[in-house]
Amino acid sequence: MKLSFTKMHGCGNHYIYFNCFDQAVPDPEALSIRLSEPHFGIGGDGIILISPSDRADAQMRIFNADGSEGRMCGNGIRCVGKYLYDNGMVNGRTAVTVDTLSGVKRLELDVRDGRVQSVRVDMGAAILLPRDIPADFEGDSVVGAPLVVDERVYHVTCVSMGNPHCVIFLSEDIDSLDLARTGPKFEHHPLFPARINTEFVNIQSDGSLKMRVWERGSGETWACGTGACAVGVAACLTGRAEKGSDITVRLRGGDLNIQYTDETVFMTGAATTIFEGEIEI
Ligand SMILES: N[C@H](CCC[C@H](N)C(=O)O)C(=O)O
Repeated sequence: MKLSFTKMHGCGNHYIYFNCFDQAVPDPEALSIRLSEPHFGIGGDGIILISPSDRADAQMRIFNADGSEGRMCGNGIRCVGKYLYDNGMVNGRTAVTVDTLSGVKRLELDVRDGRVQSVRVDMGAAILLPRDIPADFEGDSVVGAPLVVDERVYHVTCVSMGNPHCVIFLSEDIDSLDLARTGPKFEHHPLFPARINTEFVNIQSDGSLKMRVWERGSGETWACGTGACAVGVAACLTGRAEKGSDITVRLRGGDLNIQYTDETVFMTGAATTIFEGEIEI
């Protein structure tokens, strides 16, 4: 069978998008493994299905490159908002809603000259209770807690944005880290029963937060939207940023703006269509 797809990215976090309003995608887990592979497939950090929803403009499901399903995707949801607008699926509205496994999210599309320039997403409240992350730590939150990986003590702050994150602030240059070695040891650490997305952060001299990420199910990606939210929240919780302020998170593929308030977390950033195509599966 032939499927049409759209390749899109948010800050270099690239996925293969399928419009399931007019086509059915069989076995998305296996398809994500096959198509994410760049040599024999299309290449990407996973696939994203855009389907009808009875409680939002569309439903988004995200599958990582290893076939596992994520419960939320910040870079992906911005691209879904852009896709819906560009394909006339929201009648030109710039306020749209997308249903996810972590609830319905509200998006504001910044449209100039008929093109979506950036998207602001209300990502919902940060989840800090360890059992809800999940992370097997004592207490009501995990802020600067010691965690031993490879006989080294890291101080971690854990946040869920619907999906689990472990944030680590380092003084050493994160560009020197061997993430291919260290990332999987965090991802599969026994204290994270659902695995974990891990963000390694340097505070820049201008106060921005430079990060690299090892994603659960996809390895190192060039950006992680939910991860950038978790980094902004962790920076506030550890006194490295001020709640309510505009926080710039600098990722390998671009910048995201994060605002952590008492009620919710806002994420603003670009969304880009790379190409469209068809594939025989
Ligand atoms: N790997 C993540 C899903 C993708 C999240 C990320 N790409 C984003 O932009 O938020 C997980 O399994 O929780």
